[in-house]
Formats: sequence, C-alpha cells, structure tokens
Amino acid sequence: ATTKTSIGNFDFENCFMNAAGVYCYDRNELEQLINSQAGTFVTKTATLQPRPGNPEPRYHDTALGSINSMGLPNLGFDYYLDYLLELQKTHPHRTFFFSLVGMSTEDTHALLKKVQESDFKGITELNLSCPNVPGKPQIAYDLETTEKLLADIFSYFKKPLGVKLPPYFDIVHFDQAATVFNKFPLTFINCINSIGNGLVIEDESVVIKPKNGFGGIGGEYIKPTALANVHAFYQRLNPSIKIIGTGGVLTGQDAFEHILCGASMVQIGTTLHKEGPVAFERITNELKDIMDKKGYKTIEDFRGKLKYL
Ligand SMILES: O=C(O)c1[nH]c(=O)[nH]c(=O)c1I
Repeated sequence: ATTKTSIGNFDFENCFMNAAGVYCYDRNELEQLINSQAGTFVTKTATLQPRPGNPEPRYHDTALGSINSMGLPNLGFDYYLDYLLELQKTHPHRTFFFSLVGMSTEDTHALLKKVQESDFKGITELNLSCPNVPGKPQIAYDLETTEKLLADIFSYFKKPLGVKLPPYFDIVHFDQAATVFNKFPLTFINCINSIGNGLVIEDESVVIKPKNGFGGIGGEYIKPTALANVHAFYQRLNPSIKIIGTGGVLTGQDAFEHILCGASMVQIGTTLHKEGPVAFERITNELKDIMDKKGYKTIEDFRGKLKYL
C-alpha cells in the first residue's frame, strides 16, 4: 500500500505532516521534519513581527494528551519566508506549508500581500483559530467576520490558501461555516485546532501559567471532536476543497479513521511533541499494515467512505 496523497495541484509522498506549532519553530526543527518520513511540514504560525509568546510554563503533557497556551511565539514572518524560499532552491520538488496570521485584520492582509508578491510557491495555511492570545477571539467562531476576511483576501490573493479551523460543536454551525467556505476557492480546510480553553489540574494547581491555566487541549481527548469536524465538512464542502485532519492521532488506526471521514492529509501534534519525528515512521507503517490487511492500495480506496448503520 501507498500512503501518498495530493492537495490541490500538489503531490505528497506521504499523507502525514506536523500540526502547526509542533516541531516547527525554527530551521533546526523544520530540517528534522524534512529528514523524517513526514510528507511535508507546516511552519509555526508566523506573525508580522517576532513574538516571545506567553509566560512559561505554557505547555504540559498529560497521560491522555496536552494543554498549551503558547501565545503565538514565533520568529516572525521574514524568518520563515526566507527559509521557505531557500528550500525552494535546495528541495525544488517538495511543497511546504506556511502558517500565518496577523495580530489585526490589517496585519493579516499585509502578510498575505507579502506572500502574494513573494516567490513562495507552496501552500499558505491561514490560522483562524488561535485560542491563546489574551483578548483575541478565535476568528472562525465569528462567521460574519470570517466571510468578510476571506472575500477581501481572495480579491488579491491568487496562490493556494487554506484555513486552520477551531472545532465546531453544533450541526447548525457546521452548516453555516460550510456555506461560507463554499463561497471561496479554498485549497483546503484544516480541522481541528486544539479545543480551546480547557483546564488541566494536578493536585491542587493548574499546570500552565498563562490565563490562570486555561489552554488548548490536544491528544486522545479530542479525536471524537476532530473526526466529527472532518466528516461534517467532508459531507458539506465542494469536493475541490480538500480536508486536512488534525487531532487525536496516536496510531495508524486513528489516521485511518481521519481518512475514512474524508481527510486527504493527516497532521500530528501532541504525539509528535511526545515522541519526536520517529512517530511519522511508526504511524505510517501502522496505516500501511491496516491498508494491506483490508486490500486498500491507496488512501483514495477508502477516503470518505465511512459506513453508517
Ligand atoms: O498558543 C499558540 O501559539 C497556539 N496554540 C494552539 O493550540 N493553537 C494555535 O493555533 C496557536 I497560534
């Protein structure tokens, strides 16, 4: 079996990659992803200026997953663009993802105009779902603002673009959100970001410093919500808008379920943070074993074919 995939006009040797924020802060980490079994990588979400992020401790692993309130720490847009342009020379046949978001609507447009005018040939992931910048809402929970933002963006942005979404929890919200996304030539949507503003307690205390311990939840806790978001949008979106499945992937079986729900690419966050880039080899082999046992040669043989009772 092969776990290769495609998104838009891009082909990838493997349908696994990191989730933005994990193992993608600088050149050192990104190089490790390039040299791993991952099919591609996405950068840490970049802002116009570098950001130190929230006070530490701001990330904590638990038995069932993780909680984080990083606060968008990153080395700034130019650092990541420079590296991505360098990779276009050293790895001309590979396509990478550039995650970004502005701290204001104006900044978001400034960033995307810089990408549009640059020689960047990869895929842009606009993060509409950061839950950890105090005072800043998760943009994609405001569908009116999201529609206006996408309408303005697509008036000038002509390169491949997808959006990173927070989890939705109401069928009516799936309907309303899909109606908005279907209006635009999106290359993909990525479901889901961490479940925002959870609380993890050990003994009598929170485990992270920012926001009195409130942070985005990842790992085993979130797979049912992640699968539901992947499948809800798979059922509702134009087939031209691919779906990246993120959330709760620990094993090949978890990845199989994301693809069964409609995902064309699977991102790994918490498990990558805990295990390191070798996780890509393990999970890829586990998925290939499942496919071989079931007689599936490619992921297209079962993608989206979730059975109902
Ligand atoms: O706190 C973060 O940096 C962060 N953390 C997340 O869990 N998701 C996000 O999109 C972001 I931008």
